[in-house]
Amino acid sequence: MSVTRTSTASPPGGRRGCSRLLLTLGAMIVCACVFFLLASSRLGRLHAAAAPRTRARLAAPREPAACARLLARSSEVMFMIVGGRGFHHLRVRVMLRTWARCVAHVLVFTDPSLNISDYFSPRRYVYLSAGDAWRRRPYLPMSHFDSLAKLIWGRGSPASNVSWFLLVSDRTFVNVAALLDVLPSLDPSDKGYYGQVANATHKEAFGFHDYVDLNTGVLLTATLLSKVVDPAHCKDQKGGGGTFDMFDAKLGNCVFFLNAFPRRLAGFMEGEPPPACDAPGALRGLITADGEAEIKRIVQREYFAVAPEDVAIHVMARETHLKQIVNDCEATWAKDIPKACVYYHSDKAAAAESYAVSRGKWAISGNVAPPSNGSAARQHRIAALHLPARPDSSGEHWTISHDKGLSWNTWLRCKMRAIFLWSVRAPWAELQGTAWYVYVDDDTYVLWAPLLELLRRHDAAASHYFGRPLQEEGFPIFVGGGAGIVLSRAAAMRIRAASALPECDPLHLKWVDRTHQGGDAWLGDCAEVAGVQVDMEYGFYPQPPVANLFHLFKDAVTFHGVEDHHAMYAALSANATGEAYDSRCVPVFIDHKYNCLPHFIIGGVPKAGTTSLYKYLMQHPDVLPAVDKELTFWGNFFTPKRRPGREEVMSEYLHKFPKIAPGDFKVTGEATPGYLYCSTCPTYILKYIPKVRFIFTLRNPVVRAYSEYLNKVVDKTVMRYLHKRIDNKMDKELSTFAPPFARLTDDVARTMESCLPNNTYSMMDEYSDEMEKNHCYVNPFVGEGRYARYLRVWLSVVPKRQVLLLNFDEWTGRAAETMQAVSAFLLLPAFAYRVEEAHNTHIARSVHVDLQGSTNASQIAAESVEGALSFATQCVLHEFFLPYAADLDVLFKEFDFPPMRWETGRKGEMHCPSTYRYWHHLKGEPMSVSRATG
Ligand SMILES: Nc1ncnc2c1ncn2[C@@H]1O[C@H](COP(=O)(O)OS(=O)(=O)O)[C@@H](OP(=O)(O)O)[C@H]1O
Repeated sequence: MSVTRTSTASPPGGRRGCSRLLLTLGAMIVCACVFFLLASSRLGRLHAAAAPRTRARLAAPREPAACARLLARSSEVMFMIVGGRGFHHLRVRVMLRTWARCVAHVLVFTDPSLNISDYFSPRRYVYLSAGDAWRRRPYLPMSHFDSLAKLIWGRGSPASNVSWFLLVSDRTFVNVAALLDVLPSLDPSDKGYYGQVANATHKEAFGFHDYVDLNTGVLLTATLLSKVVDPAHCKDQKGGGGTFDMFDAKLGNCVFFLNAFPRRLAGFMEGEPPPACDAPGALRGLITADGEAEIKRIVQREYFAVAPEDVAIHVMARETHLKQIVNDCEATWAKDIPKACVYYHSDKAAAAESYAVSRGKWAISGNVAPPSNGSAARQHRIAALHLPARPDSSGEHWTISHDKGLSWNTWLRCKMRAIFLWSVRAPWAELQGTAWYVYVDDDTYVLWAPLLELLRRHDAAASHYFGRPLQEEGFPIFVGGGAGIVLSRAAAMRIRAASALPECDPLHLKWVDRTHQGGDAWLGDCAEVAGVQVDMEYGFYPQPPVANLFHLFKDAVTFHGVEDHHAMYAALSANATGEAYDSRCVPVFIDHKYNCLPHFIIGGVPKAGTTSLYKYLMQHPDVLPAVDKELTFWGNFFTPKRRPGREEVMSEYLHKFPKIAPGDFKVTGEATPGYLYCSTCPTYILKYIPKVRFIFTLRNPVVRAYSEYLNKVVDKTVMRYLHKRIDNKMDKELSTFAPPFARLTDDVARTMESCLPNNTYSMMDEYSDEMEKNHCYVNPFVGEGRYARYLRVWLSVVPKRQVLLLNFDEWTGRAAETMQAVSAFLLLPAFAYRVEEAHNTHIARSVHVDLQGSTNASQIAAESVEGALSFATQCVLHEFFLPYAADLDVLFKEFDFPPMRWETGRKGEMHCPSTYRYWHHLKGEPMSVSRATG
């Protein structure tokens, strides 16, 4: 990385000018060092753009007087322009000439070919982050930010004092003065994250939290950015969910796990830059005539002339159903495209058959039949390919997949190569003038008009290669095939020239460890050999819009994974804004369909009525059960630090829920009371199910402990070692022998005598040698009742609107009423639940969702567990839980939840002694155990 200090000319003013010059030199030396360091690292190489050649060139004319004030005022803000979306060089130049002309710090993530030296000026800094890194990772992953940190906060950096960062795309127009007016009302020492919240829910929801949209500007405090750029904080989000190019979404995820949330700020608006260039406020009058002309060209999107016949779309048709594919495409998206522009590719046998079936209506490439010259033959054009035999003959489309193994990959690579070479050798006359080569799958829907519009923003004589970039850490990116691959003529010719090289042999796997090895990867590898790099463009969607919500995909050029082209055509023609769509649904594309992610999780605590809650909810007509009540997927007592990955979530967890489409108006969820004790659960659950709602029901911890003990004794599932943990592994051994509860309580009393609440640990706490040494272990029955210790992690991570806390005693007393509140929390329509039956009682166990055992709730009261607990035992436990109850009070106060208090120290008329008998150390001490962590 290198920083180009924009000014080497001394501003007027003697010693100040000198010291400024020295500072400049210092900064340049430091930056040269940073450059050297980064150049030697594999990731995040940022090169300087063309260095200014002469000093004279640096001394650009002084800015208009109107700039001076803005320059002075804007010194605490760094404006960061993230490139892409075609016309990049132009857009950046226009920005630097217009709104960004009068800001003190502007950083451009740009193409190395962009020479912006004309915009250097003596009174501001223009930083460039360009070169290889931008080309190879144009979507700016979090790893890029790591390098950025070194640039900004490196010693001597003139930007080290900025308090605010405004990230914008190269299509954003900033009213600098208006922004500067807003800043004084915001706190720069806060983890501020401002702008307009994007709606990604319907794009690719999986793993996205609310995030601020880059196109309308992302405003961050330096306080927050300094945390974001620290790889220790955000590296988990690098590979995150969703598309690889949704940089702003990934930033949002990272920010979320730093406990900051998007805050709406007025004035961050959507829309094109004003065509008439009469930007409001301070910008007026600053736009040059040149700038104005360029903006107009951009707005009118008519830069490069592209005639429809300059574009050739190649459909990679599957071998089966070729006729249907051709007919479907021709009746839908290809309808308005000049016929000769769409070509279908299939193997020789399928092509010959289709030719015969069409009775000569379809033209077939010369290796099957001589090209027909009848006009009807121009209807559909089928290119017959010479391909190796398919690895097997079970030709269903979805079995063709890059993860099917080497033989399939090889076949797919051969197929892509055959299609590519056929297309660029231009065997048919009309192909010879191709300026743009587009390759799509047969389940890809092409939006012809937006595609043309997009291509017009690029010069076909320059090398361009875009679509939906695919990234795997450590490998070069390439354009994924499904949503379409676009090559300019120049790029295609370069790849064609390289295709004879051994590195472009489809049998030669250059990146053996890479997951994606199919046809698109072959093209990517060969493009790399040819020096053709991936450009950043948007609008290539890997799946269709959920429920036809087209208005959320305004920039769409293609949709992949479209099963029914006719339905899509009808919806688009009707200008549909969406089928009936359940707003509770967060859709994720699985098995070629949108399915709603689970909507709720009952996360705790054991023996607090979680089974009843779950089963009551299942009565609601909108709620469908998971395969069982407790999925224990995310972690529990035994796996408090589990970290499931995306693949596991997709293949294991989500399959345990019923498939619910966004138009079904149903929700689903699960109830695993052990989640409360899993410290990684909140983070990992939210990483993959960001909008899920959590319910925790808490029970008087003394009674809860005894209830769990009784149930485990009946079930013969008591832990073998209740008084200690065996080494640092969880003790999962069960015993048919259970010590009397009073003996376990004596152990607890002994622990209290020599330990402090903070140092008391149990099965689900993180193991430490010190804990072991201190003999401060308590059995899990009481250990699980130290709620605040575990709940704190949840409340810190999960947004409050997604949490419902229930008090067992209260809600079981008013179960019908509580269920209405639960319904409202889960956004379910009102429903009259039947709550007379209590589930999973110590009298009738029925924890599984398909077991019907239940007890009349009034019978539970008569045979209460509490009644069977001796007063002496109760008082020991009462004392044990006192400090933890105080801690729970503190926690609830901090997060603004009403307190939960249980009468643990009373049995009828009898009261436990009010002073500490066992917690000797706590006598006279405040009771809160204060922020203990599990
Ligand atoms: N409606 C109603 N009224 C009163 N009490 C009720 C009700 N529903 C469940 N329960 C009591 O909740 C206890 C079971 O809780 P869980 O289902 O969460 O247990 S588990 O952890 O899933 O095994 C279990 O407590 P114990 O009887 O003490 O074992 C149930 O009796």
